[in-house]
Amino acid sequence: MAPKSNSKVKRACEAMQVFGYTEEIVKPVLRNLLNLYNKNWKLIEDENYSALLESLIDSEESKERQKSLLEDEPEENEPPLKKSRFCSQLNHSSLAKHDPSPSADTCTLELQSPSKQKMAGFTTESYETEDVELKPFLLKDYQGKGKKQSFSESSPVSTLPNDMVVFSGDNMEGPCNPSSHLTIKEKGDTSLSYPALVPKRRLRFDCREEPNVVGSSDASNKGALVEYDLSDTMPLKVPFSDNLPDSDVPLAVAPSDGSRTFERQDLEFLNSEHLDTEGNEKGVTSSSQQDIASSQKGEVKIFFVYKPCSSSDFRPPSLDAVLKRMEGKYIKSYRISQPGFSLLRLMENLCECYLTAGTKAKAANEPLAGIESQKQHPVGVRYDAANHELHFAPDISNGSFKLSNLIKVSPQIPKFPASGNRDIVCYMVNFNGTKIYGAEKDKTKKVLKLPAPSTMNNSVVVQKKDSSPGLPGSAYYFEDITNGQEEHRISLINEFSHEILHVFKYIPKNIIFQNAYVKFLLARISDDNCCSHCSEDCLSLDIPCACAGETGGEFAYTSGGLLKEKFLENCISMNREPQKHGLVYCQDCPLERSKNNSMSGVCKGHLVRKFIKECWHKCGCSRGCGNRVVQRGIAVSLQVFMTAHGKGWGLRTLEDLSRGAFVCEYVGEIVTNMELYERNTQTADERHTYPVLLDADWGSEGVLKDEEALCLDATSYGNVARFINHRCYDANLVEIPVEVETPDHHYYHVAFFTTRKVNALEELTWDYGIDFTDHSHPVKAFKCCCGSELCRDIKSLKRARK
Ligand SMILES: C[S@@+](CC[C@H](N)C(=O)[O-])C[C@H]1O[C@@H](n2cnc3c(N)ncnc32)[C@H](O)[C@@H]1O
Repeated sequence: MAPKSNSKVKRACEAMQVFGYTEEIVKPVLRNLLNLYNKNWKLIEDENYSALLESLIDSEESKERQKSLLEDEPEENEPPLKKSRFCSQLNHSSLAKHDPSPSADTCTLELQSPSKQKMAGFTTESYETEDVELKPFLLKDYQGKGKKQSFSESSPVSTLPNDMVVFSGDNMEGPCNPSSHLTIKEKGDTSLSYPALVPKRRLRFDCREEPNVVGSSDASNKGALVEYDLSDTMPLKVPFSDNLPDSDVPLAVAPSDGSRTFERQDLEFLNSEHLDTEGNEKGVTSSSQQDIASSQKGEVKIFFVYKPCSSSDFRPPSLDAVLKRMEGKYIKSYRISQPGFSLLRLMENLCECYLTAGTKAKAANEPLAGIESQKQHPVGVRYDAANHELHFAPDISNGSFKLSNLIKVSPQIPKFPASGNRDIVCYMVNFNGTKIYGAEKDKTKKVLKLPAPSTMNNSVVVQKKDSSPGLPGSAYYFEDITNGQEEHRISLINEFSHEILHVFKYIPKNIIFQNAYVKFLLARISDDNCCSHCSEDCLSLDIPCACAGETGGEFAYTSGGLLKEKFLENCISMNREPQKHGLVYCQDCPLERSKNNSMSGVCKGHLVRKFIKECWHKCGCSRGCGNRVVQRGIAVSLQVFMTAHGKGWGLRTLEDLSRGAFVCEYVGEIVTNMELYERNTQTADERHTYPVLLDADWGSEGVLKDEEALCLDATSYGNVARFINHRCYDANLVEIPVEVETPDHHYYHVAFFTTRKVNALEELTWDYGIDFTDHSHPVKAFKCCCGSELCRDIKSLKRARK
């Protein structure tokens, strides 16, 4: 067995060598860890020796701290800080003074550091454990690796937070549940309570030299050494004494309006004795607060608060130095390889999250004033048809809609079916959940029909300011139809009718259905087709690189990410006045071929469109290059809404958009025209269809094979663009073909850009380019309700004039 374990040691040392730790440093730490983990190599080898690496880092830090402790050895009779802190927690007068020889009446827990400095209670330091035989200490209701350890009621307790607890021996390692209790007892006395938590530290009880430790009836537990790994815990409500070591600098999150969100007593030196009448810390100068990060508008801040007067040698370090130290540690221990990793950014994000979560939490506790506030407080509803039960989640704004969080409200479901045959499409729960409404849709149907579970999962109801007829003060609302797949959430709202969203699968990128021939081959991208020698941002080059070739040697985008005027103007004109630009006619049109069962029909002509070509993987520029816009995805705030004038769902912007701004790409299944035609004939009664032909370059080639004549169908799989309605002639969006992955123009991206400045809440529209008299067009003919003065649907115009 020995050689096997030797080779394990060797491998561990080699793994640590990468991080600059020599064998001499690694071995003692490894020995400790083996002791601690009861020689369980798996725990040490897991995640590429991360436990070992962390121990090494801790050990280094601990050595440094001990060094400075030794230099600062306290006076003989001076009570050690940690001891008195512990004692004040226990409210145990006999511990108020340090007594090196504990009696039967005194607290029985002792700490032993390598410096042999005795301190009763606990420490937030990490201590060497070399040559110590570790034994399990007692834990009440401790659950480790599925095993439950119970101890007698007589065991005194101390609460631990939801945390990791590392014990040696007897299967005692694993997560500790929030109600786990540490069993520590004063001899002959009652329970002790000291849930002292300090983040990212180890807490260790050393009872080796204490005869009075009562852990269990088993005397062998006397003198045990117990270690808690308190990583990632927050400082909790602990009545700390003011004898806090100066190095314990708590981190606090607070709204910057001055009202602190943490409870002051939670921070040891901010408890009442330390506050003056105005609630400020007594004797704490302004220098005791050091800002770290804040939310964008400064509503929430993270800062260090320290006690400048408590130690003469504590000098607040520069924030840079602290961050550098932390970043170094984190990059090492968590193997963060992202070059741009920034702890500061992480903190800023933390502030933003704090703000968002706080805002939502507040909204959840307030009665609804109107739709605005409700938007931040969507209610999740789920109907269990089998049991005729209704469940709701009071707030799913954080995106979680777990069944376990739902509240069952079945007794309150009204008896809808009693008054006739109704089709309940959605239940609605008002804000406080006391009233529930059923929305009815089709009274002719006999079955109680509910939306498909995938629709119901995050279907929610919001209260409106003005109630609309039929829907008592409510609207149908989805928090995010993308299911988190886009950078920004895209909500959906219906304030006008009972219509709910038909099931479709949201996909952020095109996917091939079956027969379409789409191949992204790096080998097909020639040097003329990419800019492998570029770096950073191609738009900043004096002479545009090869990627501008497609657009006549000039990039299509401005440095501000908008389309250049000339290019945009040309694309708009091509859409509005196709005759001016001339159509090309296929010898053997794939579109006609698909309609006529492989027999060629007469081509109706296709526009030869201008392509944008974006830089891609083979290019040398960065992801932030200005010639990469569409591939970065949706960057504006959008909402799907029920239109008022019979067009069904539509898409609107929630922010002002400049002319030439990219909105979104049309995403769907990549299908051949044959496949599309088959689909359309099979689903003839579908009200809405969502195909877009990829015919921008059909004219430039000879006869296209079926698998090369493609289109995008967003009927079952699609993104938000499937909700963009048609407007004749003066639509505010224009579609432009974009080449990204392949120079082969059979497949390309269809991107929408604004044709003019669009105001927030305006509907976004696009001219489908359909001929309303052509009933064989893939987009099924509809009565146009675009409302444009230039509407091409003559019948619609006539209807409107009547
Ligand atoms: C791509 S979808 C647009 C989203 C669709 N309104 C919905 O509710 O899902 C195209 C369908 O929307 C409807 N539509 C789009 N523009 C319209 C318009 N101007 N007038 C009437 N219906 C329109 C037609 O039924 C068309 O087939």
